[in-house]
Parts: sequence; C-alpha cells; structure tokens
Amino acid sequence: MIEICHVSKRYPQSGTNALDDVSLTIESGAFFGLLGPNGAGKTTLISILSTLLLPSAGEIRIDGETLGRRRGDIKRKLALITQHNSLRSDMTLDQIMELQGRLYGIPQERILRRREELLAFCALTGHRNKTVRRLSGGMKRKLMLCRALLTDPEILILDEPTIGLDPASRRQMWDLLRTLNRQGLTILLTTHYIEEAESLCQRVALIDQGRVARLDTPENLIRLLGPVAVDVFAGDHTQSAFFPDKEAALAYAGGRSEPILLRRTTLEDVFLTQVGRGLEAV
Ligand SMILES: Nc1ncnc2c1ncn2[C@@H]1O[C@H](COP(=O)(O)OP(=O)(O)OP(=O)(O)O)[C@@H](O)[C@H]1O
Repeated sequence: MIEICHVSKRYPQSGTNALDDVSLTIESGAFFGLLGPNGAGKTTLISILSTLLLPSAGEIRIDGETLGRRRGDIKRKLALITQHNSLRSDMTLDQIMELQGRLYGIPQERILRRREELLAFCALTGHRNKTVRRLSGGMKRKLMLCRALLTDPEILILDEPTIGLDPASRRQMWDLLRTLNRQGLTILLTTHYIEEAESLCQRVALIDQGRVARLDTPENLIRLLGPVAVDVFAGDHTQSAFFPDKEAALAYAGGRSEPILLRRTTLEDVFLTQVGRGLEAV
C-alpha cells in the first residue's frame, strides 16, 4: 500500500508550489491514475515517490514504512519509468537488460532467465540484438518496461507511459499493463489522456495546480456528473449539459433550435466542470 500523507513541494528556484498538501492512499494491487493538465504537479509527485525529489513537507509510506533515500529496502519495491527515453542508444536490448541486472546485483542466471521471459512478454525477442537507436518509439517504451520489471518490483510507476506513441503501440502498452496488474503488480501512472485513464484505471485522482480536485473511480465521477452529455453549438461557443439518462438529455435537446450533439460524458467533462478548464490546457 502507498500512503501519500500531506505532501507539499515548493521549488525554491521558481517559487512554484507544485504540490499543496496532497494526501492519497493507493491499495496494493490497484491500478491508479493521476490525471491532470501540463503543470498540474503529476511528475513532481511521482518524482517524490521514486525519491528523485524530496518533499518540502509531508511523507510517503510504503506498506506502513516511511520512504526515504536511504531506505534501499523500500525503494526496491518500486520501479519508475520516466516520460523520456533513458536508454543508451548504442546498446542492444540484451545489453541493456544485462547492465540493469548487474547494477541491481541480480545473479547472472536469474538475469538471463528474466530477460528471456520479459523480452518474450513484450514481444521484443526478435529485436534483442538491435541497438536502441534502431527501435521504434513503441519498442523503446516496451524496453523501458522490461528493464523496470527485471528487478521484480511490487509497484510500477509510469509517467505518461504512452505519450507520443501511435494508436497501435499505445494499445499494446495498455494490454501489457493490464496483464501485469492482473498478475498482482500495483500500477500508478500519470496521464493526460482521457481514454487511457478511463480504460485502465480503477481509481483516478484529478490533479489541478498541485491539489487533488477529485478522487474516485472513473465510473463514479462520470455518473455523478451525468453519463449523457448534450453539446449545444451556440454561435462561437459550445455549451455542454449533463443528464442521468438519454431520455432526460433528449427532452433538453428537443426544444432547441441550435445544432446539438448527444454523446457519452468523459472524464474530460468531469475535469472541465470541476476546475473550469480542460486536461490539454497548459
Ligand atoms: N525543477 C523545477 N524547478 C522549478 N519549477 C518546476 C520544476 N519542475 C516542475 N516545476 C513546476 O512545478 C509545477 C508542476 O510541474 P510538474 O512537471 O510536476 O507537472 P505535470 O503535471 O507533471 O506536468 P507535465 O504533464 O507537463 O509533466 C509546474 O508549474 C512546473 O513549472
């Protein structure tokens, strides 16, 4: 279990309060999403979780124990996959995996066995002797996943795992993450893709300006707003209204002369109504 307890982070250089008294609990085995626009504080929070950054206030507890830079035993439960490619471009997949295993002091025989399993799991075995520079973006992201899993973490943290990927690679990554979660891995990811959060996460925290604006299952957040949306295109602006069912939405739309669109409510709508701006807003 991950407990984020009253965590705040101020960057002294810029004076930015990136996180403001954030408290969250993420149960073991959960698939949890931190959803928010650019600059909301998502990366800061997972950098603190992975001890790359220290909080200005508050603490993180993993299975009841306080996380700190010197707690190697707790840190080993976590693996982080960053947003940016952190792979050496002149190394092959096999070499990257072997190097990671050695860095973590994993016995050679285990490195070789896990490397086989993980490359096969991510459908990368056929590319194992290629250098990273010859891989597609999707393959690089999968290799980062293999490398993170080599240490057998209990909690996998991913910062925008599918940013910049084409739709097919994005879906492949989703399938891999779903399988890992079904096998018991706790997954925490940040995203500003609505579809990603809705399709993968059992619970999401909507983060805005360093605060948790809402925390619930995607289904509940949408149900509470109203699962059927009506967009009314009124001249230069679009007005959206939300309803508990199609009948209520049709009754509202029926008497209007402007063009309308009936659609399913999304987490983006929840975000917009909650914080007054969308997830793509910078
Ligand atoms: N090293 C830093 N020094 C100063 N300010 C920073 C630093 N890193 C982030 N910030 C600021 O802290 C706030 C939160 O940034 P953060 O990167 O955590 O947001 P984010 O939600 O992850 O956004 P993105 O999706 O763009 O990565 C922003 O205002 C950002 O400009």
